[in-house]
Amino acid sequence: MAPIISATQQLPQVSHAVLYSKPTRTGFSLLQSNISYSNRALFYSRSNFRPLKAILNSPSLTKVADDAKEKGEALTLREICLAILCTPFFRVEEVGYAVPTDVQKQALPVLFSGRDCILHAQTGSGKTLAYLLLIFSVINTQRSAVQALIVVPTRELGIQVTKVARMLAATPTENDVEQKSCTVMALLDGGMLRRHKSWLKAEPPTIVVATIASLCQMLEKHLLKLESMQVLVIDEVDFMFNSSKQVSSLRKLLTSYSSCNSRQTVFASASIPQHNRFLYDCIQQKWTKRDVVHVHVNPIEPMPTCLQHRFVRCSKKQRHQTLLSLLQSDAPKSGIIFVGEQSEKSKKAGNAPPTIDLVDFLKTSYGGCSEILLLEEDMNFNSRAASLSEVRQGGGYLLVATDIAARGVDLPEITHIYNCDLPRTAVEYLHRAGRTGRKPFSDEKCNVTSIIMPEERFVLQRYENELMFNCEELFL
Ligand SMILES: Nc1ncnc2c1ncn2[C@@H]1O[C@H](COP(=O)(O)OP(=O)(O)OP(=O)(O)O)[C@@H](O)[C@H]1O
Repeated sequence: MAPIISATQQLPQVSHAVLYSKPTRTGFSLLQSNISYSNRALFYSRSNFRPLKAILNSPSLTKVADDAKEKGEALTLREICLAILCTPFFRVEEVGYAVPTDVQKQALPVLFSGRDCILHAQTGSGKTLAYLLLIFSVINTQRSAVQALIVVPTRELGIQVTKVARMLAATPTENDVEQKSCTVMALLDGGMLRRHKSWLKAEPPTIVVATIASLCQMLEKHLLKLESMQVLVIDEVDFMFNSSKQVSSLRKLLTSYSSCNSRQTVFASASIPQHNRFLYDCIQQKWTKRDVVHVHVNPIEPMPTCLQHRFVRCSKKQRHQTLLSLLQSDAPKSGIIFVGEQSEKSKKAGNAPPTIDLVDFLKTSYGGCSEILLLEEDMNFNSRAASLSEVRQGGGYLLVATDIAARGVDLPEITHIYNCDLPRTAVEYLHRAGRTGRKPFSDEKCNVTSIIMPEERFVLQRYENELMFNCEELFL
C-alpha cells in the first residue's frame, strides 16, 4: 500500500498523488510544488471538486503531455481529464473513447480552465465529446436545476447529441455510485412539449438539448429557468446565425435570457466564415466574455484528409443516369445522395420534388442491395425519425437527402457522398462532404463525388480554392 504523506513533505520521486480528501488551497499548492514533474505527475482525487481546476490548470497538462511525449507515449483522454480536473469523473474509456482527437487535446485545457471557447475544427473531429466532457465536469447531480444547455439547429442533430450525453450520463463512476444520476432532456421541434412541461415542473433535468424554437417557447412561458445554467453550447453556430428563422431567438438567448458573465459559453462548428470578425462580434455583442479563446484546429485542412474528391461532367438531363453509373461502379454499402431544394417556380408548376423523383428513379433502376431512404424538411417529424432510425440500424442504405442531413449528422458507416446538385456555397460543400470520413482514427478512404454541368466547373474550382482541396475528374 502506498504510504500516506503530508502535503509539506519533499516528494522528488513521486509520479502520482492520490488525494483522499479535499485539500485547502495552500495545502494543494504545497503538494503541487513538492511533486517532481520529471515524472508523469497525475493527481487523483475521490470526488469532483472544482477549486482544484483553478490551481492545477493547463500548464500542468502541458507538462504531463510533454513528459509523455518525451517518453514516446500518448496521453489518453482519461489522463487528460485526470491531469486537469484531478478526477476520473466518468469512464470515457468504457464508452469507447480512449485516445483524444486533436480538437479534444487542444480544447479540453481551455474548456476545463473555465474560459469561453469557439471550437473550430474539421467535420467528424469529435467536437461533441469535447463540449460534453466540459459539461460533465461542471454539473452537480445533487442539484435539481438546469445546469447545461446545448442548442442545435435541427431535431436530427438534437437526437444524436442527446444520445451521446445519455450514454455518458448513464455510466456510473467508480466513486459516485450512490450519486443521483444526471438527466438529459431533449427539447426538440416536433417533440411532445406537453410531456416536457410536466417534466420541467416536476423536476428540472440537469442537461437540456434543444432546438431554439422549442426552447424559446418554454422560456417565454417561464417553464424553463436558466439562472443555474453554467454552460451554454451553441452547436453549428455559423448555421444558426445565418438562419433567418433562428437568429433573433439566438441573440435573445445569448444576451437577454442569460448573461455571458454568469455562464461559460461554447460555440462549435467546422466552419466559421470570417472567424476574426465573429470573434470581434462575440465580445462586442457580449455573446461571450472578453477572454474568449478561438481553438482553431488544422486550419489549412478544413475537411478530413481521408476524403477523395471527384467530379463528373454531364448535362442536366443525364444527371440521374450518370448517378446510376457511378453507383454501379462504386457499389457503396452506405452513402448519402444530396439533392438541392426544390425551387419555388418548380413548386408552383406542380412538379414533384427532385428528391422524390430521384428516389423513384433509383427504386426502379438501381439493383444494388442497399435500401433507398429519404430525408427532407417537408417530411413530417415521424417519417424523418423513421428514416434516420432505419439508417442507424445498420445494413446497407442510400439516403437521398436535402441539406437537412448536411449538418452534424453522424453516420460513421458512410463511405460515399454524392452531390447530385452542386451545393450553393463552399461551406455547404464542406458540411455535405463531412458526412463521411467520420472515424477519427481510421485511414479508410471515402469518396465525395459531384455531378456537375460543364458550366459549373468554375464554381467547383472556387470551392476547391476556398477549402484548399483537389477534385479529380472522372470519365465514365
Ligand atoms: N476520442 C475519440 N475516439 C474515438 N472516436 C471518437 C472520439 N471522439 C469522437 N469520436 C467519434 O467521432 C465521430 C465524430 O464526432 P462528432 O460527431 O463529435 O464530430 P463533430 O466534430 O461534431 O463533427 P461535425 O462538425 O460534422 O458535427 C463520432 O462517431 C464520435 O463517436
